[in-house]
Amino acid sequence: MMRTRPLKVALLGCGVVGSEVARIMTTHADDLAARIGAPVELAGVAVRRPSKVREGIDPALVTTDATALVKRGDIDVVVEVIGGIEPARTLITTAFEHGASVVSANKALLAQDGAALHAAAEAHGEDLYYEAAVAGAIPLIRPLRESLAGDKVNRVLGIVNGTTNFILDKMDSTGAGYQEALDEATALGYAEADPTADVEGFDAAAKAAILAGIAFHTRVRLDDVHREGMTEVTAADFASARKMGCTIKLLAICERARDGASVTARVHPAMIPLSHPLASVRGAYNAVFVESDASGRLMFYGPGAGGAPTASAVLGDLVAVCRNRLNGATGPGESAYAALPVSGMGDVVTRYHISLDVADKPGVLAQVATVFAEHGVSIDTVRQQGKDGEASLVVVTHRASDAALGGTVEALRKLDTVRGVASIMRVEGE
Ligand SMILES: NC(=O)C1=CN([C@@H]2O[C@H](COP(=O)(O)OP(=O)(O)OC[C@H]3O[C@@H](n4cnc5c(N)ncnc54)[C@H](O)[C@@H]3O)[C@@H](O)[C@H]2O)C=CC1
Ligand SMILES: N[C@@H](CC=O)C(=O)O
Ligand code: NA
Repeated sequence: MMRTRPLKVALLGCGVVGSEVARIMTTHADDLAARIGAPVELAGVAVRRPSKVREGIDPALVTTDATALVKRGDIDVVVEVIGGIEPARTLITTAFEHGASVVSANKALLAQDGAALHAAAEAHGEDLYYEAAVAGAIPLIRPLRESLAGDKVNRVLGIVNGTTNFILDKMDSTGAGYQEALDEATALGYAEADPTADVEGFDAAAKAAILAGIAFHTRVRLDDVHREGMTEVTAADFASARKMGCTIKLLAICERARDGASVTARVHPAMIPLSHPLASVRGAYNAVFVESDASGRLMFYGPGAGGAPTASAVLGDLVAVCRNRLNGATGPGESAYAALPVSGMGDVVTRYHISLDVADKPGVLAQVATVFAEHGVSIDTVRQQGKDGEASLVVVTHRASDAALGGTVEALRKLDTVRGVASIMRVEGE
């Protein structure tokens, strides 16, 4: 039966995502009410610039005082789409203290303070949902938290940042320059307020921390995630990748160690074979593989950024939280009982593509091969191209630990015949 008294929603932030949340809440009001069992009312919208015209939003609802809005006491759900650490963190905890549940899209905040926010939600008997924080519209948090709660997840690997995928795709497929592609991604509403978060891998690292925590039932913070951005990926890297039948993607990879005693989480550009499904993820789309004991390999794919796709995930959470509220219940909270240590990058085992500038003279290849052998790194293929007494040597390794590869590269740099290490890139997805 439909409850007539509406559930009241406070929207914090009315930018790319917030404006779409407000639009869908209005246009789909009847369906949302039917699905929830009560009408949902937009009771207030906190903004920074009140004079801006916001189509479809009653100006009487607009306020610049987000704190007063979350303290009102009659708000059922606060939707936080401001972003950043403060004032978002204080607003969320204040919301819990004043009897509201929270839906957030804020991966930066959740990766940094997720444990404390979950504790605050639990202490006040409120929900904290954040499907939009990872991979935009793609249902990923809820499948990991709920559908796979009976399985044992061993690996989560994928593309979780739309902006960088958009840029890399443009660079690869059209030869577009980095800045031109970034400007387009920003104009399309994919990039973070400060796009450094995207291109330097902070956004993907925050998502990796959230995914690893939920997948492995442990706590992983942003600082635990090894992070390399994509700003140093060049046209030459794409050309090398193509010669190997690969492309380059910025990947987030969270793995349980073979002995199950620790986990790793990392974000970095990597070569992947063109035959791998991740190679065909274009534009701002995301795709994530989840590998579990019983389920085997699952793939999640869809729009990873943009106002409407992200709002879809926010609205899904809003419906879930409202349903919980009507049932006098809360959804699953944080599950961190496994308390697994997070290992450093040295323990990660993968393949490497190394491009060296070397002297083009007899014995160099043997010298280089010896250094690899001395560090226990087995070579898969070597390609050499000579020009005017200099040569470029491309070595692709079999699987080796990052520590062994690091030692190899350090020793290579000391060889007189090695003029420089032009690039090192991991090779994934084989
Ligand atoms: N744009 C996207 O594709 C996605 C964004 N997200 C996340 O969603 C959140 C919002 O992102 P966008 O909408 O893209 O950012 P945005 O910058 O377009 O919108 C944020 C809005 O919050 C407002 N704001 C800032 N401080 C405020 C305050 N104290 N009180 C009231 N309003 C305030 C800003 O004026 C701005 O309009 C961020 O956490 C972001 O990481 C998550 C997934 C995808
Ligand atoms: N800036 C982010 C937005 C979604 O999370 C991205 O590009 O993926
Ligand atoms: Na999602």
